[in-house]
Amino acid sequence: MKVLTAAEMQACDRVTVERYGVPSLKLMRSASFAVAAIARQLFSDAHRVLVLCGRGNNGGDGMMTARLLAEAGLQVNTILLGAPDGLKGDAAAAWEELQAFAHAQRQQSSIHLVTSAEEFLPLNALLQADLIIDALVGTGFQPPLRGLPLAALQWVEQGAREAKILAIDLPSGWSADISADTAEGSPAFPADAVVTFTAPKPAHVFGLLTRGLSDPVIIAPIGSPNEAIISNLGLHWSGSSKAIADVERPANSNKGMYGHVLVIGGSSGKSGAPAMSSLAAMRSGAGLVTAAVTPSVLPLVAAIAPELMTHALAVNPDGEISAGNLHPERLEALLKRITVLAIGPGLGTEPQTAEFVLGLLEQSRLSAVVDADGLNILAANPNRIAAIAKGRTLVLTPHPGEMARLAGKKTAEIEADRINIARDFATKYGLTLVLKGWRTLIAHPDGQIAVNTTGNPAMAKGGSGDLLTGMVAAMLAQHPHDVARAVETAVYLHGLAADITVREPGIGGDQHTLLATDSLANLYRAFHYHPQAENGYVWLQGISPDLGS
Ligand SMILES: NC(=O)C1=CN([C@@H]2O[C@H](COP(=O)(O)OP(=O)(O)OC[C@H]3O[C@@H](n4cnc5c(N)ncnc54)[C@H](O)[C@@H]3O)[C@@H](O)[C@H]2O)[C@@H](O)CC1
Ligand SMILES: [K+]
Repeated sequence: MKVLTAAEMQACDRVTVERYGVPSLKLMRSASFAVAAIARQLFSDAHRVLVLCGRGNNGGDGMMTARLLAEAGLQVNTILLGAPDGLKGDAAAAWEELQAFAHAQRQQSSIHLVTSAEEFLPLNALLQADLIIDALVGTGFQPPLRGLPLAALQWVEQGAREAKILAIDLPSGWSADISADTAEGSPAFPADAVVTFTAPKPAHVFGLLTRGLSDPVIIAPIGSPNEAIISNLGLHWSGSSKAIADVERPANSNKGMYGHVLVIGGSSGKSGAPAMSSLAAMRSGAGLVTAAVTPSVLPLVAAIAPELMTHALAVNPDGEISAGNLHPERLEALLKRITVLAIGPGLGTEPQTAEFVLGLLEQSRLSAVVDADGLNILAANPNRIAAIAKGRTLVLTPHPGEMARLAGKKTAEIEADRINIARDFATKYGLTLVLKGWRTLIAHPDGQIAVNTTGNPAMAKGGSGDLLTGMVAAMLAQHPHDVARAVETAVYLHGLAADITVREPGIGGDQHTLLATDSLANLYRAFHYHPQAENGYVWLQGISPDLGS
């Protein structure tokens, strides 16, 4: 699913109307239908609804939603900012319809006009609503929020304590094109859920638009054909790729069809990291997994699961992984029948170890995932990265600190320009770069970027990255010809498993208590989950109630 700028979204709507003959009023109707349906699904206890309508088409969506909810029997009070005289186009039509409906019904719902900030005060009782629908401004908003929409925000903030807030398209005050996690410089409506249409805009994938991290942000298709959804951003959402994990395995499957992952790491005192990577690779569907570690930690790593095979790496007199592992016979034994390398968990960066890792990556053309100390070794030898990346699938999974070392920049510089830095690095070397953090980016060698929307702060702990390394390797092992979707799926499922775990009662059911490996217990539920719910709405953020058990 592509991410579109506000201008591209407007172009999409225009093309849908002009080239595909869908009347714009019909688009608005579909949009409102989705908002009303989602309002009733998410806030099923709400009876009193307040709809705040601006004067553009976002307001028009609100007016139509108000009518739909009133028709469904809810008590709906609608406020229009300004006089109806100047309303144009579809918003004017929506207003006419709402007026006519209210007139005919004469029921408990009401419509109010507010033309100055003082006029909100007599309407204070309306703030006792269970649900407020924010339809003030959408993609037509130019920051910062001002005038009556700003006054409406202040009124709501000081008076509506209990109400849940559902934003149409964007919480008013958020600029659609922003690629930061906050609506910097512009006050914005709080939101407990957001419904947007057709495609996410940058704010939907990069911003934390809602009060809670797991509050829903939902994309509703409203009738634009795929051909009309065009973007030059080169940015898409990782969740769509998860479809590759939904394909049933053929009945006559054998383990050779799903690849053999070799995890390389595990120096003295670091047995946990390769063990976790191996376990995650096994739990993500790899046919076979072998952990190659130093003899000192081998028994501990092997103990993680009886299904895991192990291989003792040669060590130097100090017990460090030695360059002797590059000896042709040793190398041949190490790589026999292996299809994917996962290098780095608990590896160490001693000179001999570095020599082995660089030599291994240069001499073999196997697909490889490199993390942790493997990245630090590459960062210390930047002149060798190009040759290593050439002619193979190479996936690097740095956090911002590791990325800073790889790119020769400061961590703050990475954080300030994640998209460009990730894209430049991936295209320069022809590799896949997973830049971890809030909204992990997956930059592909062709310059396309996927943004991931699963994951939560409970994952900011040791072990998280080790699991991801194993998961990426396992997905590559199973989908060697679909590298982009394999990596995006691993990232998506990794975050989702933690999201599922942290919200449920149990030992990992809290941001503090979650351990990386707790998530593995829910990985099967992440695999079963479809971000596109049965009704066609896509859950970009939050977990739809369709979650399988
Ligand atoms: N065919 C279409 O174009 C469709 C549009 N849709 C809706 O239409 C919206 C876009 O509609 P518009 O292009 O009319 O724009 P909006 O309705 O998003 O915004 C325009 C209004 O916002 C006000 N405004 C802009 N900046 C402001 C600021 N800084 N402070 C206060 N007020 C400000 C303008 O004065 C104007 O009244 C989408 O967000 C979506 O909700 C949907 O109905 C789907 C179909
Ligand atoms: K809005």
